[in-house]
Amino acid sequence: MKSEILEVKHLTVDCGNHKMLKNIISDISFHLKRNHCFGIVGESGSGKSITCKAILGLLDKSFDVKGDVIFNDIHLLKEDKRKIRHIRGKEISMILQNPMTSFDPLFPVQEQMVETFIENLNISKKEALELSLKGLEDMHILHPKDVLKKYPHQLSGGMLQRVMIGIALALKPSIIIADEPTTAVDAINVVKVMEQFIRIKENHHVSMIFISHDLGAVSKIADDLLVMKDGKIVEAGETQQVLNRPQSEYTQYLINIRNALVDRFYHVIG
Ligand SMILES: Nc1ncnc2c1ncn2[C@@H]1O[C@H](COP(=O)(O)OP(=O)(O)OP(=O)(O)O)[C@@H](O)[C@H]1O
Repeated sequence: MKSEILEVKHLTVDCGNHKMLKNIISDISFHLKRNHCFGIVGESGSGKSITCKAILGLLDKSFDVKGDVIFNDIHLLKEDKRKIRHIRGKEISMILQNPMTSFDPLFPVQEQMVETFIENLNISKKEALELSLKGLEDMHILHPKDVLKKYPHQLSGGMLQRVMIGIALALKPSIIIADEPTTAVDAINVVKVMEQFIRIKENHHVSMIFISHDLGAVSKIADDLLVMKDGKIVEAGETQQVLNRPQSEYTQYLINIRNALVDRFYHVIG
C-alpha cells in the first residue's frame, strides 16, 4: 500500500471564458500521507477553498481544472460523476466553513442524519438511528437524544459543527477535508471543535486536510504544512520546520501576525 492516500499534481484552475480568463490556482502539487494531517494556510482569497473544491470535482463549468488528483490509484479529475459522488459521500468527507449551509432548515437533525447514513452506508433505518445517537455521543455532545430532535436553527454554530463532524466520522471516510471549520463558531466552541479534530487525529485512522487562515490553529494539528498566496505555493514542508525556519517572507509575516495576536491575548487577560 502506498504511503500517500491522495496526490495532487500540477493543479491549475482558471475561471471565465476565452475573452477573459482569470487564473485562480497555479500549478499546485502536494500529497497527503495516510493517517496524517496536511494543513493548508493562507489569507482570505489565497485559493484554499477553490483548491479543495477542485480536488473533489465541486467546481461548476465556469472553472477549467487541469492537472491530476489521484486518490488510491483513482484519477478523480477523469472519473465519471457518479463514481465521484460516491467517493465524495463515503470515502472523502468534507466539513464546510458554515455548518448551517450543510443542513436543511426544514428537517430535524435526526432525520437528516438518518437519511445520510441510509444513503451512504446502505443500512436499515433502525441501524441509522443507532448510529446517529452514537455519532453524537462520540462527539461528547450532552443530551444527544434531545439534540437529535432539534431543528438546525435551534442549535448554536459550534454545536452544529460538532454534529457535522460526528456525521463525517460515522461515515468512516478515508479522508476528511475540513475547510475553515471554526469560522462560524463562537470563541468557546472553537476550542471544543479544535479538541474534536485533535482527538480524531489521535484516535481514528483517518487522513485529514485541514484548511485555515489561522496559522496557530493549523499548526496545532497539521504534520505537514502548505502556505498559499494568490493561488500559488509559497512554502511547504513539515509543520515544525516551516514554523521554526520559514524560508519565505510571507510565511514569516503570517508567523508574526500569529505571535502579535498571542501577545495581545496575554496582555488583555493580564
Ligand atoms: N465563483 C468564483 N468566480 C470567480 N472567482 C472566484 C470564485 N470563487 C472564488 N473566486 C476567486 O478565487 C480566488 C480564491 O478564492 P478562495 O475562496 O479559494 O480563497 P480562500 O483562500 O479559500 O479564501 P477564504 O478563506 O476567504 O474562503 C479569489 O481571488 C476569489 O476571488
